[in-house]
Amino acid sequence: MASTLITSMSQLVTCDGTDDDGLGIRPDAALIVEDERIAWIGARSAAPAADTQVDVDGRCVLPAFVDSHTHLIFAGDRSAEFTARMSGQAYDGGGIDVTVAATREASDDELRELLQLRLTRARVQGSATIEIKSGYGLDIDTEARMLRLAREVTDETTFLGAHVVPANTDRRDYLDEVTGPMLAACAPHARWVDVFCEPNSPHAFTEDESREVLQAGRAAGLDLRVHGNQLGYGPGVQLACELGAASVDHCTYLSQRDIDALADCKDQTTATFLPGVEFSTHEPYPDARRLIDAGASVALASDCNPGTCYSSAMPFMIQLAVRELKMTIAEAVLAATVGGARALRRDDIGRIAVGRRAHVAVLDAPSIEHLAYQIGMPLVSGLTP
Ligand SMILES: N=CN[C@@H](CCC(=O)O)C(=O)O
Ligand SMILES: [Zn+2]
Repeated sequence: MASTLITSMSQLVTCDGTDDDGLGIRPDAALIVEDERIAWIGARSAAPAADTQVDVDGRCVLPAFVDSHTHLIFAGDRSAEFTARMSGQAYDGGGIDVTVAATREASDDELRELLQLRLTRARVQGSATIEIKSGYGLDIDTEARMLRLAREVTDETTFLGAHVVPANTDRRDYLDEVTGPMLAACAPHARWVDVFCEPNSPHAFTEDESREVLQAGRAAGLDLRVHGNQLGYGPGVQLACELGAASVDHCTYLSQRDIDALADCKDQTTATFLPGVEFSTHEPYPDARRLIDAGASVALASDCNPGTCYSSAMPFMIQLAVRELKMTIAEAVLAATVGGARALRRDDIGRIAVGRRAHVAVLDAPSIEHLAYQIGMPLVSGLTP
């Protein structure tokens, strides 16, 4: 079993919750990685010998990001939709059909190649764990194909047949398909089921429809996630809490009742902010402060997708969280690491502690503040494994 000693860090940001802000920063620390796990953490001066040594030369080391919400597998181009939105057009989910048509046309190898390129771009920005949803197939074969291909690169795969009702399709017929044969074909390749619960979009799903999709997914052995409260006030948050979903994502429009519900169910449901979406759609940013101050569990993710946010850059999401969501740097970093892990119900990632996975990012900066301070800079200079 080969061991690697990582040493000469300016800061080891463990995110282990041991200090006031939760970042658990250790100066003058070293760590040893053995067999893809953290085997030892301690003072640099007390570090035992290891097979190899990596000297990070005064850089900052932190847990790799956990991007708990992406739509990384798709084909086609919707840049024109983005351009139109920047001159005032609103987002309503209608463009999803454009991606669906292109994704159905693409071969497995074409989708694999697109996915690999996007994964590389996510990794160079520090993400080691990446959830990937289907939802651009919306027929049995393409949904199952998307999930099969996504499974080749991550265990965190999510069935999102209930993304929108495809064009020229009867709602009831489509729901029967999603909760019946499509679910049966997709469940073997998925860990999660998700639904775009959004009565403010004519293309997405109502509360009752969403409940039906989630309950069917659960009966097929999948755990639950929800796209909720993205385009206006709505039932997504309440439904996620009622059904014990692991995460409700977007949370752009939250009523006091939603905030109370999320605070009450913080041990099972994480509210995931996706501020790249507000950046790319001109929706207002969510009131993260109120939710955090109420005690809810929060995560930050990229939502990388062709419609509302074509970015997998977690450092940029942290910068938006600090600048626009008024989160402290510590809150934003924790939301992008342990928060993402909680949103995926994983306790083996998101923090640097003995026994956890050695998913570690090296920042070309002397302290964690630089992650928010140096905007858009390529600071991640290394990622293990
Ligand atoms: N809101 C629903 N789904 C995606 C966007 C999908 C698209 O427009 O292609 C999201 O999370 O924002
Ligand atoms: Zn999404």
